[in-house]
Amino acid sequence: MNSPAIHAIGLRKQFRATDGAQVVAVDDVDLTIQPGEIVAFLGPNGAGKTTTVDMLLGLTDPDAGTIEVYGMTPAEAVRNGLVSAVMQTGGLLNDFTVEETVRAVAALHGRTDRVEVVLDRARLSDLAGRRVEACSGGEQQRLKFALALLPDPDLVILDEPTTGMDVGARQEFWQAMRADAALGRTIVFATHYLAEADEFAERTVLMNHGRIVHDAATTDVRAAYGGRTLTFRPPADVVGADGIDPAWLAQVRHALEPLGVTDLEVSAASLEAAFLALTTETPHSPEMIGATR
Ligand SMILES: Nc1ncnc2c1ncn2[C@@H]1O[C@H](COP(=O)(O)OP(=O)(O)OP(=O)(O)O)[C@@H](O)[C@H]1O
Repeated sequence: MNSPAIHAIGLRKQFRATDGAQVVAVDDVDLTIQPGEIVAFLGPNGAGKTTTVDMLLGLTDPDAGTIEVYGMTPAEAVRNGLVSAVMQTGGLLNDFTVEETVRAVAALHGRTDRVEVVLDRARLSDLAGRRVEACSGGEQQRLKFALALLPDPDLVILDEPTTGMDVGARQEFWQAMRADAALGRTIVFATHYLAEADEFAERTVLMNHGRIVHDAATTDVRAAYGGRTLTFRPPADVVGADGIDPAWLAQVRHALEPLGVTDLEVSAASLEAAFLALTTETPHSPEMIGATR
């Protein structure tokens, strides 16, 4: 298939807030995602991530702009099993077991052949007999992920899939995702967690105030805005019980090389620093708006 997985131009969506004011949730967003890409949508609360995801899935129509998903409307792409989603909300039936849930939805899709494989991909095979209400939040999200995989979609969209999970559950979730992505599926996910974008996405789309403020390889986002961090190990004789000898530290400020510094390490700055640099900018300053691809 030659069409991009997602091709959106000039997307705009506004809502009327309870006080009657217009809120522009998504403001002139252009986005093209190619098959096989893994893309994070990163941004603070209210940045417009969920509204964008909803439009990509055809759950809400844009007020302006166009979206094609594999060359079709989002609704057609969903109907054809090309796209599926793991959303923040959306119920599971508590009385069903994990396997019963998967079998019931598989029957709706006419894909009962995929029950075992999606249980395996979502790392749920050992929990197949557990009732949904006895599953942890993380296990329930993995179950939603398993359901999303039933039609064997080319594109999976996940809206903050790990919200509320503890670190261990998040790791398990992403391990399941990673194993699946390795098979070439296109994955787009919205997240608040910078570490998830950093670890999992090759490309990060940073949103703020409804706009894309940066769109680039995740490593570039970090490098462009995060600066660099320098760490090193001082020689042992200047380190005492009270810390590093202040006189020595003063010398370090002047010149590093002659001081016997070892294990000098230059590491990329954290994505956190990039994120803060980007999202604390004036929201609509023109130099921040242009997407880099
Ligand atoms: N149905 C709605 N009615 C009114 N305003 C809305 C509606 N949906 C979203 N908004 C507003 O649009 C803006 C973008 O919201 P959206 O949920 O897309 O952001 P988000 O980046 O997903 O945020 P979060 O990370 O908190 O989920 C916010 O200001 C939000 O209050």
